Order: sequence, then structure tokens, then C-alpha cells
Amino acid sequence: MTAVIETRDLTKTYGTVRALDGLSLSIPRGGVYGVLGPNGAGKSTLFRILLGLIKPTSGSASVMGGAVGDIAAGRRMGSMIETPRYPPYMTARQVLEWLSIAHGLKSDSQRIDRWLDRVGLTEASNRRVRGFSVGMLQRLGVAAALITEPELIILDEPTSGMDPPGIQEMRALIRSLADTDGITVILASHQLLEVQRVCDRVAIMNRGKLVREGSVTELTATGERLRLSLTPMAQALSVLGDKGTIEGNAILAAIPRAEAPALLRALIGQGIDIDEARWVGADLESVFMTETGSIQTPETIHAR
Ligand SMILES: Nc1ncnc2c1ncn2[C@@H]1O[C@H](COP(=O)(O)OP(=O)(O)OP(=O)(O)O)[C@@H](O)[C@H]1O
Repeated sequence: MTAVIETRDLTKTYGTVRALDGLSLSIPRGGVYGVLGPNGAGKSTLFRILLGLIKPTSGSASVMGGAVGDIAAGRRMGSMIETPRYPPYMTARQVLEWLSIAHGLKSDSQRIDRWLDRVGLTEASNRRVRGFSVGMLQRLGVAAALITEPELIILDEPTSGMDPPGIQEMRALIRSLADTDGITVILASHQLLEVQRVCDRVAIMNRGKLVREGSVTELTATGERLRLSLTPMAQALSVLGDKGTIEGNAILAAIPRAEAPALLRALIGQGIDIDEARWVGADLESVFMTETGSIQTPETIHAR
């Protein structure tokens, strides 16, 4: 697994606040990688260090094999780390032309048209950004991050302030950047359902530390249970003992997959009618809540 980003014992302190506290992280090349954590976990601090905007207090970080701040490596990455602001009198197209020149590129209208199209701003390309919605500004920000044709982009809360259709479009765009263009996308988001849908792997941070890392499939497979719709429930619960809990009109059985056939035979042997049996995983939200010590509710534990 080639890493595009490696950090080792990365620490950043602001006075007495430890924004990052010995963070060691390896982000693989390819796919969509989510950086999650509650407010103040240190996500933006990490991104700022990776982009060379601030220096760590101690530890090291490398981006695509180069030290952070390395100009050649920096050219191969793009970013949108805040809701972008552009001169309000410029059109979307002028913003991208202006940024191309600022990056030392020729203002290539074909490239600009392509990215405007990819972010869904072709029709609005000649409108001044002063009239743009938050969602349109975010999409223009993504096009701006892509104008140098980077191999890696970092997006901090790319869907904040967007409505559900806008979020869905952004999700499709992010996925296609990874799948069609081969760009590694790193994103921070508080929208855990979106993260679960769009990311291949995630890192969960809390108080400047890494508390969990892995593929979304791996993380959500932990805590997998067999969901049984059956009657009578009381009799099934007596078979399951402390491995069974009630969820709505079904029973969740906390058993390994290998034990399922024997359990189903035992239930049928007791004359219990089974309407449905299926495996349900934990969702990313419940993993997040557990790992960051946030309050759990039955909904966050069992919701899918
Ligand atoms: N320039 C700064 N000066 C002082 N403290 C800072 C500064 N930047 C960040 N911090 C503190 O560092 C900690 C981590 O902040 P950071 O913005 O990296 O967290 P975050 O995970 O991005 O949070 P959010 O989800 O709210 O964006 C917080 O306690 C924050 O108050």
C-alpha cells in the first residue's frame, strides 16, 4: 500500500491547547479517505500542517514522499479548507482563469470548461459569484482545487451548508474524482452517513489523537449482529439468553457468523416461526460515538 501522506508523532500546541497530540497516520494512495472527529479534534490543524500553512510543534509529516512545504509535492495537491471566497464581481469562469494564472498555468479554456462541467457549473459559468449559493461556491471551490490537475485533494467539510440534492451531487463528484480520475481525495466531514457512503477508509480522531483507523467495511463490521424477525419473541429470547436484545419488532443476536446455522436450527426446533434473518452491521455513527466517548442512544447503537 503506497502512502500519499505519512505523519509520525505529529504534535501541535497552541499555548496550553494540544491541537494534535502525537498523531501517527498513513493515508494510502487512491480512493476517498475520511478524517473524522468531534469539534476541536484537530482535523483542520492536521490539514493546515499538510498544506504547509502552519508548522508542527514536533513530529514529522510527508506528502507524496516529499517533506511538507516541498514546492514540487505541493503542486501535486489541491485543497478547499474553508468555504471559498472570491471577488464577488468575477464570474465562475474568471475565477478559474485568474487562479490558473496565479498557479503559473496558461489559462486553458478547455481545462476550465471540463472542470466547470464536472462540478455542474457550466450553466452558471458566466454568472458573477456574488449571486452564488453556498453549494455553488463549494462546487467552484472544488473546481479551483482541481485546476492544477492534482493527484491528491484535501476537502474540509465540502458539503457544509448544502441542501440534500447538493450533498448527493457532491458525493457523486467526490466518488468520480477517485474512481474516474484516480485522484486521492481526503475529506473531513461531520456528516457521518455521507462519510459512510463515500469513503473507502476513515481515521477517527479525538483530542488530537488517532483513536481508530480502517476501511469503512472493517469498522462497521465490528458489532455485526443477526437480526431475526420471528414469533414468539419471548421464547426466542429464552433460547438466546444474554446474546439476544429486542430492537423494535425484531431480535438482535450477538453471535459469530459460524454459530448462525446452529442457532437457526435450535429456534426452529423449538417451534419458533422465523420470517427473516439477516446480518446487520454497526453504522459509522455508532462506531464514532463509541470511539470518541460521545453519548450513545439506542438509536445510534442500532440505527442503520
Ligand atoms: N490558531 C489557533 N489558536 C489557538 N487554538 C487553536 C488554533 N487553531 C486551532 N486551535 C485549537 O486547536 C484545537 C483543534 O482545532 P481544529 O480546528 O484543528 O479542530 P477540528 O477537528 O478541525 O474542529 P472542527 O470540527 O470544529 O472544525 C481546538 O481546541 C482549537 O480551539
